[in-house]
Amino acid sequence: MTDRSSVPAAGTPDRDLQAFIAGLPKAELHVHHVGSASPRIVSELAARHPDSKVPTDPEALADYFTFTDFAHFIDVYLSVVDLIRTPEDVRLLTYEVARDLARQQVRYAELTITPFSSTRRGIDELAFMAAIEDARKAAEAEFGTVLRWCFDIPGEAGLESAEETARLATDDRIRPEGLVSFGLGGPEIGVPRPQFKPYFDRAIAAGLHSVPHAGETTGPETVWDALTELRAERIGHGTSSAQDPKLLAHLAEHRIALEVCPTSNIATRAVRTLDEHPIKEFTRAGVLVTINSDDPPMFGTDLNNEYAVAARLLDLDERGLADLAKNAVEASFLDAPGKARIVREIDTYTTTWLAP
Ligand SMILES: O=C(O)c1cccc(C(=O)CC[C@H]2O[C@@H](n3cnc4c(=O)[nH]cnc43)[C@H](O)[C@@H]2O)c1
Ligand SMILES: [Zn+2]
Repeated sequence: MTDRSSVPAAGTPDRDLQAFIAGLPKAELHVHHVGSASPRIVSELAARHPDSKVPTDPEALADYFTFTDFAHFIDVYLSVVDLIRTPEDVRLLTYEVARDLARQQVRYAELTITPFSSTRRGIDELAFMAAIEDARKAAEAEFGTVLRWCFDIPGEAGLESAEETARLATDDRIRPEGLVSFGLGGPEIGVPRPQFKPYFDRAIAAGLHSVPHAGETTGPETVWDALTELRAERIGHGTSSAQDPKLLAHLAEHRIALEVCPTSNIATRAVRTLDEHPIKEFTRAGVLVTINSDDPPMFGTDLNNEYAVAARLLDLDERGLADLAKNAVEASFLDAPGKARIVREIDTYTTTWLAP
């Protein structure tokens, strides 16, 4: 087995708690489309495209998915993006991601998609939208998992990528029915958030919610920029918010959720060790914390493992875990009846589990 010692193994609280997590109905708010490609799908695509440097062998793949820093992670991420070349690749990937989520009892997920990366590689924009929508509808009918989309700007690719993402997200003839939000991803260093304000303004005017990544690899000032310039309603990661008590108080007061992805932060070396992760400071300050998986196969994790990690770091029992799951429902962009349905399911599941 390849050494993945930089990535924590399962939170391993106890077997019962793990079984509870496995069956707990959940919502996932921060998970990337290409970053969710299973090792099987990546191997299959890599075998189809021998010109790629992505290994076909799952053992070698685990090694390939061991990152020296955030920049290295983005390089590897883009090599997997390069494998997705046809609308059928897009449809298959999306459908399989939904299947993996359903297996973990995820009832609702907001999947971050970077359409610019696909259209610039030559996939037709309407065929791309048709592929994700077809997979979304099939997944809902077959697995009962509701998918929604967040289109993100890959900030390091410049304002051309921002313009293209805003166009695809706001043109009524192109934007897909499942689109609910607008994001900003990729490296933060050297990519100031305020330059993206006009694009977020357009997306918000078109009815989309604002959910940029911020404070993953830079300080709390980036989170402030995301709030004030991009009118963020949730923050992707927001890890460095812990360095600024005023920011924590602001997030708590305005119920602006943090999309916390603990294993991701260790795998990309944004945080040194799990025990140094600031999640406890967030909950202590009253911030609405949601637990997410980011790019699960690339980080050797899944959403259930992230809940197990959170249980260990926050010393949670079943009720505490159910509250975390409800946080994600509250912070989601699902409609009120949809939220109420999942909350009821979480409550029924927890009561039944704890009944003598
Ligand atoms: O597609 C391109 O051609 C391209 C050119 C230059 C830069 C980029 C990117 O920066 C793409 C970044 C890509 O990474 C995704 N992602 C996945 N996980 C994370 C994360 O933890 N933090 C930030 N970004 C992440 C993001 O959605 C972008 O698609 C692309
Ligand atoms: Zn992310």
